[in-house]
Amino acid sequence: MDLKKNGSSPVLTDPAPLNSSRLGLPSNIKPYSSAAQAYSSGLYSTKPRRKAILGKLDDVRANGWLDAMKSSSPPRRQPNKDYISEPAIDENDMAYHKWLMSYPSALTSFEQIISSAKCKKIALFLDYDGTLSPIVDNPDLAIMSNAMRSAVKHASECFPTAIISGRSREKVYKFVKLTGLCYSGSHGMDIMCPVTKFDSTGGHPNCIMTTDEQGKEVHLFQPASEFLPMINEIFSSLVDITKDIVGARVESNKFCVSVHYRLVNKEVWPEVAQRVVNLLEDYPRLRVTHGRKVLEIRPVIDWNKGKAVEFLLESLGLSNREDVLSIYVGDDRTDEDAFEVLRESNRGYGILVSSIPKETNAFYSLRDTSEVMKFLKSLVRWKKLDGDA
Ligand SMILES: O=P(O)(O)OC[C@H]1O[C@H](O[C@H]2O[C@H](CO)[C@@H](O)[C@H](O)[C@H]2O)[C@H](O)[C@@H](O)[C@@H]1O
Repeated sequence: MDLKKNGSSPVLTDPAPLNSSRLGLPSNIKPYSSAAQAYSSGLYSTKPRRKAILGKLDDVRANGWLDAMKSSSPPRRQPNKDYISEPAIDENDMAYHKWLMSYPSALTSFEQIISSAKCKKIALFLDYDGTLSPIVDNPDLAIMSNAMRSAVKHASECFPTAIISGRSREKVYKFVKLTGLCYSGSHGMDIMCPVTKFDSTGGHPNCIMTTDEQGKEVHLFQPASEFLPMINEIFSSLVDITKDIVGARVESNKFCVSVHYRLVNKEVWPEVAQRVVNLLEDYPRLRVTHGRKVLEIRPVIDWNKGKAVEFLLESLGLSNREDVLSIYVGDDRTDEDAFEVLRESNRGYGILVSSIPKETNAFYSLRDTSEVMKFLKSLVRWKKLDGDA
């Protein structure tokens, strides 16, 4: 990575593809993910950053943050006024249909999916925002519909099921309100799941046995617990430095913090990014990932939703088994780590929820949350009819 002069202040430029050594990461700490590298420009170094390197808004632009912020969530599509009288050929639709050839709909490919699940046990992993509840402006109002809740409930009665969210575990549980599932909050950094007799996670450091709200024995795994004071501190600072930015909102997700800019005027996005960058200069053990109109500040540890899937499979006694097919449904960049784990280990399928073409490690796609619900219902129907999954 070169230091170049941009006007009077130096900026970081990125001429070569990113890899761990270029980022100066110890081998046990990987950058966010290979998929994430395509979206960001490697601000995740564990080395203390030189102060004043990122001192201008131009620097935020130069580091690809703005591009990542602009592409972080598809704009809502306007209904086509002319559609009824003259169905125009929509370029976006054409691009989407072309993309579907590489990432077919999990609904139209349902037979294919279940044929690979024959005589296997399906394990289901579900992201929350944008997957089980549609994206809305106010994160507190991302309520799951009763119909979706019922679909998830029935699915969880047929298959071991885990919800894996960037939200705090407590918050996502309040939204989902179903017992008998595993919950993983803070992008996999806070996992609670029932103790099973096959469970082999007990040996993990930071994994303790405790009881849940209903008094049931559970395993609680919090690999970033030492970061809690730091996260609380940065949460307060982020609230403070964004309080004058109209529409900005900071959300505590226990082991990570979200800075939402969905409701911030686009002109001000660079300012939001710059303030976050400046603050993070003092926190080399924290990094930022880009979600859907949200900057997610999280500990630099070798843990993500992909690792959480592996942990959960172990916990459910389903890891390293030929007779298990994992299905992970998610819409966001952080879900790519889980898609990648399944793709690389050949242990199942990622399904990306997206209505626009996106680069992804998933195998299949679903257009929106209503298609996710249809897919869950189809799985349950198949399980009840077929019974050998
Ligand atoms: O892993 P997830 O469950 O997908 O969580 C990722 C982030 O989801 C939430 O933000 C997103 O959904 C909000 C409600 O629809 C929307 O307003 C926001 O723009 C989206 O980014 C959550 O509020 C974040 O804290 C999570 O990091």
